[in-house]
Amino acid sequence: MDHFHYRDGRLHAEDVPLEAIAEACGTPCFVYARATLERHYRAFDEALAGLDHLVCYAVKANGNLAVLDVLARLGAGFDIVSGGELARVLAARGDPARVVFSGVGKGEAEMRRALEAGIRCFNVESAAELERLDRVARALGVRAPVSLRVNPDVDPRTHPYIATGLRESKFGIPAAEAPALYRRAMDMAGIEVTGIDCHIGSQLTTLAPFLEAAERVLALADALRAEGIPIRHLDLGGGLGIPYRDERPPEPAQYASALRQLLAGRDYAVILEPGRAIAGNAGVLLTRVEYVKEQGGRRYLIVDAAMTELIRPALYDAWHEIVPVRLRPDAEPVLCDVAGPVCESGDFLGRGRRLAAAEGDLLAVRSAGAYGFVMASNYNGRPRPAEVMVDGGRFHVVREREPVEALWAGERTLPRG
Ligand SMILES: Cc1ncc(COP(=O)(O)O)c(C=O)c1O
Ligand SMILES: N[C@@H](CCCC[NH3+])C(=O)O
Repeated sequence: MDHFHYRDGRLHAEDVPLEAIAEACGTPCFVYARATLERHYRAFDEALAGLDHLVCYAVKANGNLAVLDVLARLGAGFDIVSGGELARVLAARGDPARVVFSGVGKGEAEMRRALEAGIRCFNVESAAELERLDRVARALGVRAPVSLRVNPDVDPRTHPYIATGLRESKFGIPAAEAPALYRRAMDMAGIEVTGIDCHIGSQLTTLAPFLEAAERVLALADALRAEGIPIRHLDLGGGLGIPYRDERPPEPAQYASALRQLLAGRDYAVILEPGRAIAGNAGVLLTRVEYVKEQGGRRYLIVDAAMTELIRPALYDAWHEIVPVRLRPDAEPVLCDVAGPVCESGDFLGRGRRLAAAEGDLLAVRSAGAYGFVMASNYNGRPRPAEVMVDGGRFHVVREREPVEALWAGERTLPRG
């Protein structure tokens, strides 16, 4: 569900016609709906009401400061994977005490910064990381709150590039090795064990893998508690999918009610780290048709957005709905490939789409609020696009289009002579 809808044949974000945004900000540009972000966050928060819980929005999905600010004001926590994401959360006045830090490659400086900020928990992914964190924390004279990220070896049945909980994946610690590592952690002066963590993958469209993983993590947590290791929270990661096309992923309420049953009679706090489910359908990518080109029996709409703004189709062969911003009731839709200006044959936003579009028309690529702008690049010398947030009847430019000079910021030529 989102707040993008047609009125009088024109696509609106809440009450704002997207044509007005394109006019004011140019294209390509991302448009986010505050109301959708809020509704999706609340769906998780309310579904877990009554349980001691924290919804830590995964900043990697969309780290725009305005997005983080909207969520921070609702009391959200944040799941970060780098010092850069921590800096963003702090810049958006997110509460460091509600931040969990995931990721397989945390550097010392990142650990130090997170300890100084006073984050809620480090999700530690290896023995070497645990040792490093212990050392960094002792040097600062503090104890680092820690969960071990265990790898429950569950097949999430999603795209292989975004499955993370398999035995052979680079993430986490094999569940069988976790107890020994927890025992070691208990003896470390710079470590305070507080929880256990897992994350099995992204864009999951069924509950079964989540529950399988949760059961395994819970069994492990119970066993650890039984030997006196103080597991206070279970962090079950993110990964709940969204409907891009005809997927019917479970609602947060269904997920939460299954979790409640699983946790009945236990007093673990629960942390979830949803990213896509909060931001994905809260955004569209606006683009204009530059050329219509017939070639080799195909009709191409060459648009001004590309894999540089939305890499998901090129990277995962992902499907995003592409719709006209102004309906043309009298034109016959025809099969088109929607491709960008980048010099790669893989640079497409959608193939084989029925669209009635002509040069100059605006299109909206839907479900682009997560893993869109954050994965944007400057390939082919393309500045990153503007981001706009619609809030009630108004829109705000929450990030200007990157100025072309930013393309060479920090670069220099060799000295002459
Ligand atoms: C550790 C961790 N937490 C949370 C997320 C967020 O995932 P999603 O956007 O699928 O909810 C990810 C990304 O898959 C992740 O790696
Ligand atoms: N970037 C991926 C999701 C990655 C999840 C990160 N752990 C996507 O667009 O679907």
